[in-house]
Amino acid sequence: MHIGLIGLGKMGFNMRERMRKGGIEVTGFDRNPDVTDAASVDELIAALPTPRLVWVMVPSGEITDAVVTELGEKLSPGDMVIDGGNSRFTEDQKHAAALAEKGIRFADCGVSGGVWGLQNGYGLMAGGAEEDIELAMPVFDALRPEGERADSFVHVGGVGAGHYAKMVHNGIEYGLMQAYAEGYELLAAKDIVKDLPGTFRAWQKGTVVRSWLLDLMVKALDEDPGLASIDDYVEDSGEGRWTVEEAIANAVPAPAITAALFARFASREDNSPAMKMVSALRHQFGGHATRPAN
Ligand SMILES: NC(=O)C1=CN([C@@H]2O[C@H](COP(=O)(O)OP(=O)(O)OC[C@H]3O[C@@H](n4cnc5c(N)ncnc54)[C@H](O)[C@@H]3O)[C@@H](O)[C@H]2O)C=CC1
Ligand SMILES: O=C(CO)[C@H](O)[C@H](O)COP(=O)(O)O
Repeated sequence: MHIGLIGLGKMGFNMRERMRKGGIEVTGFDRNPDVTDAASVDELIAALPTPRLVWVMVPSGEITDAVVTELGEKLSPGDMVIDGGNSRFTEDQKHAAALAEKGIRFADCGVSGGVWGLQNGYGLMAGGAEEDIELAMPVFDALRPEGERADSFVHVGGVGAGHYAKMVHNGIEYGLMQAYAEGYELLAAKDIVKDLPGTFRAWQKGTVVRSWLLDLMVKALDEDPGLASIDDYVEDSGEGRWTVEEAIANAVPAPAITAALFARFASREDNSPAMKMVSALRHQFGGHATRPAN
């Protein structure tokens, strides 16, 4: 099988490598000339046998939209586009409908594994029609971890379902990270547990809270004890917000994920207007002292 792969950044670059190791021929395109195989989308399309299969792995939102639109203009009936980036599931339905008008097939695939996917394989959750998923199966097989397919790949439903599953996966990721991080801060705040890295290391084996994120926490502390080199500002790319929006739309209580999202927003404030107001109100009603601004 020969596939086109657009977007060769932190994810796509390694995915190209893993696909090739898995016996898939890959022609990649990236606007960064240092990593691209093809000089343009046209050249990528010309290199592929029909029906053409093109995997998109670029930032979600406007960039993915532009790439999918361009593919819609340049591919032929029977060809297929897979969006493997972290697109919002509602975008999939829009893209699938626009491509279907031209007879082009579309599937979405949530990809998990980050920059470790090259060595560990990627967890994959695909959405789309049965026959379209079947067509791309050799690529999914190359990307996923070795072992039983059912352990590492799931066809979760129709178009949009793959990204919906990935959205919830990332919402859970927010909550888990926040819980580990709060535990880290509490252990560091009180001078009673003398070996903090050792505690986390011990938790890696056998405990209820062992996990890959815990392993990565131990690694982060090994690399930078105290995390002195890292600022406390935390970005987000959208999946957490969409998870919270979906929780609201479906009246599903999601306090842990929501709090984790809001903690990231709080991390970006040097000076919180809300907390200034809380302090001002305590002063107003109770005469409690405020701390002067510095
Ligand atoms: N980094 C991660 O842990 C994961 C990221 N994702 C998703 O995968 C997608 C890619 O993520 P990353 O590789 O981390 O981002 P990245 O920013 O490292 O790479 C994006 C690549 O796309 C290229 N690009 C941008 N616009 C382009 C265009 N119009 N045509 C061709 N190439 C273009 C850039 O030059 C860059 O190499 C995103 O949707 C992201 O949310 C999904 C799972 C995990
Ligand atoms: O999908 C991922 C991991 O599973 C990406 O790393 C994603 O960017 C994480 O979300 P956020 O940037 O909002 O923290």
